[in-house]
Amino acid sequence: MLKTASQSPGSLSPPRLLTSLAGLLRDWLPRQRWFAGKGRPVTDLAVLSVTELHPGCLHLLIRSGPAGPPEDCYQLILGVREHLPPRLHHAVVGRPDAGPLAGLTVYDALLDPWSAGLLLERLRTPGEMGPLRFERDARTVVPEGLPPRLLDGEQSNTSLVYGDAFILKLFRRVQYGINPDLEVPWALARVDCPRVPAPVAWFWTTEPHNATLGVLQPFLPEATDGWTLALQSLGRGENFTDESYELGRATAEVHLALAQAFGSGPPDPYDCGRLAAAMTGRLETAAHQMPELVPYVSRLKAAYAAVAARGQGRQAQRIHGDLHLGQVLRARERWFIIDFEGEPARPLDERRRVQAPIRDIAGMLRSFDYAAHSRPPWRSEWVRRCREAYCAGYAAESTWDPHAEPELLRAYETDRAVYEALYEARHRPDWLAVPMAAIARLAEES
Ligand SMILES: Nc1ncnc2c1ncn2[C@@H]1O[C@H](COP(=O)(O)OP(=O)(O)O)[C@@H](O)[C@H]1O
Ligand SMILES: O=P(O)(O)O[C@H]1O[C@H](CO)[C@@H](O[C@H]2O[C@H](CO)[C@@H](O)[C@H](O)[C@H]2O)[C@H](O)[C@H]1O
Repeated sequence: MLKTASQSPGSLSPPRLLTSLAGLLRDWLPRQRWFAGKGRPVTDLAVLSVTELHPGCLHLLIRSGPAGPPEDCYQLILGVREHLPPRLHHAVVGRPDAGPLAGLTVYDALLDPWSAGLLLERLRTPGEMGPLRFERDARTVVPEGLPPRLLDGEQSNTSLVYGDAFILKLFRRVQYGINPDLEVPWALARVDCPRVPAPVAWFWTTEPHNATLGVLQPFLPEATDGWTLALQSLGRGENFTDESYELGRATAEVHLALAQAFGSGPPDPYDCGRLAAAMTGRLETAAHQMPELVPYVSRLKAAYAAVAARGQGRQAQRIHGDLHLGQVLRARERWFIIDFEGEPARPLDERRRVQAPIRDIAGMLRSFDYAAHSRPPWRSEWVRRCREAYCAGYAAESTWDPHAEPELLRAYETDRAVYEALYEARHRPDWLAVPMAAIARLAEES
């Protein structure tokens, strides 16, 4: 094992490290699912902070693109070794030919069980390490030596499961401030909301600004996510109505708990116009980047007029912000809701604002449509029944039926479909046809 900074203090200063890593990262970053700058050359790389987690393992915050808000920053945990064992060959980032790491092999240390194990050890023992701060809820015991495994799946971040008891989510794209995926589950735990796993430990950085970097929470080992269950139901030609109804109830329960934890209030009537303008602005920005949206723009704008005319729903409060079938887990015959980060592409302050709960409902309704599109033939009846049941379940728990506001729902669904089109174009171009089909349909109905 190579000794890095501890062997030669100061040799791993950010600018020196960049001379080793810049070339490698230009190739490696665009291949990572979580890298948001896909399709553009990686320029202006900077190392913002470097901390040696243990000899041969570096924690880095890097910036891609120009300095100054909004900055595109990422968290990397890189291992450095003279020789990499064959079992870690898939983790290689590259071999720098310049700077302090010249001639060594740099690799993604999260794929190395040894480094992943030490990270858990760090979280078990709160304290400081350079700019990094490790904290935990002293009421939960995290046993020593739980074996780590990397979760492989469709993810915007990177998650490690420890001994099927805990899951650590490491935020890859780092924004300054507290991440709602720590803030919200923590607050919900304080109002005894049983639908959301409570944070057990977390870590954050003070440099270059305060930012949450990772959250450990209990792992639900027997859980299946809603996306998998919906696809199974489609594959078997079954309905998904009972599950959708229960999911509607779970969503309403979490909305009530969010209102209790953070407060709620009537939407500011002057906000309605601003919200419609924001939706229109997002559509125009997206159409600027995606010419395939242009033919639909004028008809979709009509859907937003409903928001300006009718207000933004019954109340404004904290919401989930990116609710879909991949964010709900079925375990012990109950639905749990995870991942309160919000839509990763939006700025953090926007994601932490109070919003209309109907936004979450629109996200889940869009998700039924996604599932149906990914298992042909298209089963419109399956989607219709899921939508009805979900809204009925929501209404049963909250005494408000989202179906009572069809124009508002259509506006939020349109806004969500536009987000999805941009997301898929950037991250999963093969999926683009799914939101585009919805956009064509929504434009037709406007
Ligand atoms: N508490 C948990 N118990 C079981 N599985 C979980 C838990 N939290 C997350 N997962 C699994 O990890 C996946 C990714 O988690 P998520 O928070 O959605 O990360 P990302 O923001 O990277 O998409 C989920 O789809 C789910 O399968
Ligand atoms: O990774 P996150 O869960 O934070 O969310 C992002 O990625 C999702 C895809 O993994 C994306 O969701 C879209 O695809 C899902 C199926 O894979 C579907 O359930 C969702 O309805 C659809 O929006 C999500 O939009 C994005 O923020």
